[in-house]
Amino acid sequence: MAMLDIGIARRFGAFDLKVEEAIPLAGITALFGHSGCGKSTLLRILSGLDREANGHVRFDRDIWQDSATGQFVPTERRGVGYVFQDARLFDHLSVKGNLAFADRRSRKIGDRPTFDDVVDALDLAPLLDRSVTALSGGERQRVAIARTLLSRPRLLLLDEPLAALDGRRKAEILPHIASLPRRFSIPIVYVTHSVEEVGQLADRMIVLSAGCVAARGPVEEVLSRIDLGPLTGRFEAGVTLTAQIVGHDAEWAMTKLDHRGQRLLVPRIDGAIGQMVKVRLRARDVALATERPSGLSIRNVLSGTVRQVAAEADTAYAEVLVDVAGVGVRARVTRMAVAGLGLAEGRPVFVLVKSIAIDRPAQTYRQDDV
Ligand SMILES: Nc1ncnc2c1ncn2[C@@H]1O[C@H](COP(=O)(O)OP(=O)(O)OP(=O)(O)O)[C@@H](O)[C@H]1O
Repeated sequence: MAMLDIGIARRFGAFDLKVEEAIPLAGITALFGHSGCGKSTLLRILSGLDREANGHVRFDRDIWQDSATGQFVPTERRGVGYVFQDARLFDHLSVKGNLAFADRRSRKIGDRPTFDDVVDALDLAPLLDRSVTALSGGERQRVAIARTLLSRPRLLLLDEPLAALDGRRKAEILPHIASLPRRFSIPIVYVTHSVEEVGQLADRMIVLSAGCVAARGPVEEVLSRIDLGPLTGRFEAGVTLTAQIVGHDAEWAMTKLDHRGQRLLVPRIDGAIGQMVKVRLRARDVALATERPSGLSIRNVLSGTVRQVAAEADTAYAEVLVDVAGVGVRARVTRMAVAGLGLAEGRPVFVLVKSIAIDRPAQTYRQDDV
């Protein structure tokens, strides 16, 4: 597979960014980390906005920069689309005017994706005649992403595009972003400090900490690593499971999912039977039992085996990693519960999750896409 190959060092005073990384040019790669860890600095380097960085960046077979040879391809010749936190639109133009501007300018690069494809992917048809000053934050971001796609980039860089939006607006826009790599065969590097967005959107993630890569890999794998501790969040820590829709229950407005032979019940998801969905389980919403409970309002009971226990010396809590059919599920429970239940590696347990604690999925797939 073609790669974005990065070997870069950049210093600002006491801050040192050092990244050696090969990012597959497919799907969504999240660049994740706390504020100030260097995410935007790296994105600026990839887009050609920072000439001072030492080292190299190669996009497939193209050398974008190499300080050893002095090569440097400027931004406008990299074929990179960059979307910032705040949608930078032309306020004197309508939505259609903003999109048409980008469309006309990039005609010589090609005619794919078409204007109509992009409008459809971001559901902008009802907004085309509106002034961009009359849009909500989420709508503005959809227009900004569409406009960038119409510049026909080879790589899309999104720098916290949802940071300024509330939960509802985020939920509206996430499925649109999730669909872009498959629909337009465009790889995305997505900067965020939200574990939730990573879990719902990304295929792979790179965790940056103080300018260095602390972890990398498929999202499911990295988010289930309890050794990363606060780097992947305490309150927000959790894992993502890929499950298949196996039924809808109209009476109770619930959807039944199959996760590797075990059932999950979630509030109704719009998706056809057979479709795959990603659901996120936050560690703090998972409880553990050593016997199958009865007489409980919790509907989701998965069986598994404790793989790892990490007690936090400075808090009342411990993180327990449970193997559920080969997938790691994290539970944040008290150290007292760990001691009381005798939770230790190899111990069979039941994982309990309230259905409302399962984050709504952002994307559905056909099974052959997964
Ligand atoms: N042009 C600059 N001049 C001096 N210092 C800079 C410059 N750009 C970034 N820095 C410093 O580099 C470090 C990394 O900044 P960067 O913006 O890459 O972090 P980030 O992970 O994107 O943070 P956030 O999530 O808050 O946007 C910070 O300490 C920042 O102050």
